[in-house]
Amino acid sequence: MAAVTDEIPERPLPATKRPAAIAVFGPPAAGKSTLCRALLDPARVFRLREHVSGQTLRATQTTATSLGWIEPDEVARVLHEYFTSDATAPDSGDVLLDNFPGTGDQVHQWLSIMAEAAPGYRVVPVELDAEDSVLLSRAACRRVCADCEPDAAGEPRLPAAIAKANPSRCGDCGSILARRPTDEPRTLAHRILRYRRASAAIRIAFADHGLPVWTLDGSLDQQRHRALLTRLLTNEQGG
Ligand SMILES: Nc1ncnc2c1ncn2[C@@H]1O[C@H](COP(=O)(O)OP(=O)(O)O)[C@@H](O)[C@H]1O
Repeated sequence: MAAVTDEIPERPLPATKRPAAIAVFGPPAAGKSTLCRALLDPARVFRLREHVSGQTLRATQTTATSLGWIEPDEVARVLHEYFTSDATAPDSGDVLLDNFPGTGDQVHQWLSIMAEAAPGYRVVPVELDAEDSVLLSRAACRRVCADCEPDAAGEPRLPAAIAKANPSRCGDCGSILARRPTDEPRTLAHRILRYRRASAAIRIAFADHGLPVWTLDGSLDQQRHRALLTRLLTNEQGG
């Protein structure tokens, strides 16, 4: 594993660029969605839950006692459809996968789909991790907006802009903000534990395919995250 730091040399852009499919994974509240949103147009960010039905989402809902997980066949269907759609033709540019893959098995599944359906992409795995204390304090502050984020299961996930004048309201639409039920401390603790149990298998699975995982320090501020990931992608472009 290599860390994404300023030590990565800056290289000039190569004449031809293969688009990257960048998998950003890590524990809950590390800042994955924030980073993905800051880097690319929303249309270039893949989130599994945005491609499955409300019925599937409700059936796999995460609660304090059960951590929902979408069936492998459904995951395969969604990945295949996404990476063979016009939106992901290699000349459309880089794609970010926000919070995917979540297990070692999903790494193998995704990479075999990429080899068949989207061989023009190079895969760049990036783990955004932080100490539990950082995750807990970020989750405690995270608010979501049901009006700005339509969700098939009525469970918005993405961090909303908080109004400066009134922190209980959305900075974009003025609606009252809510906490994510999955940020409730007991559920959050389960989700962090699930991630910690899965993370070694994710790294090993990428290594099995000859793909080193880059690690990015989640405790850094958003501007640093953005600058470091941009630097990594520029550096890797010839790869
Ligand atoms: N680099 C950062 N520094 C400080 N706060 C952050 C940073 N990245 C994200 N946040 C905040 O932390 C919370 C969790 O971020 P989010 O992107 O939703 O995490 P994830 O997608 O990993 O669950 C949000 O409220 C977000 O505004």
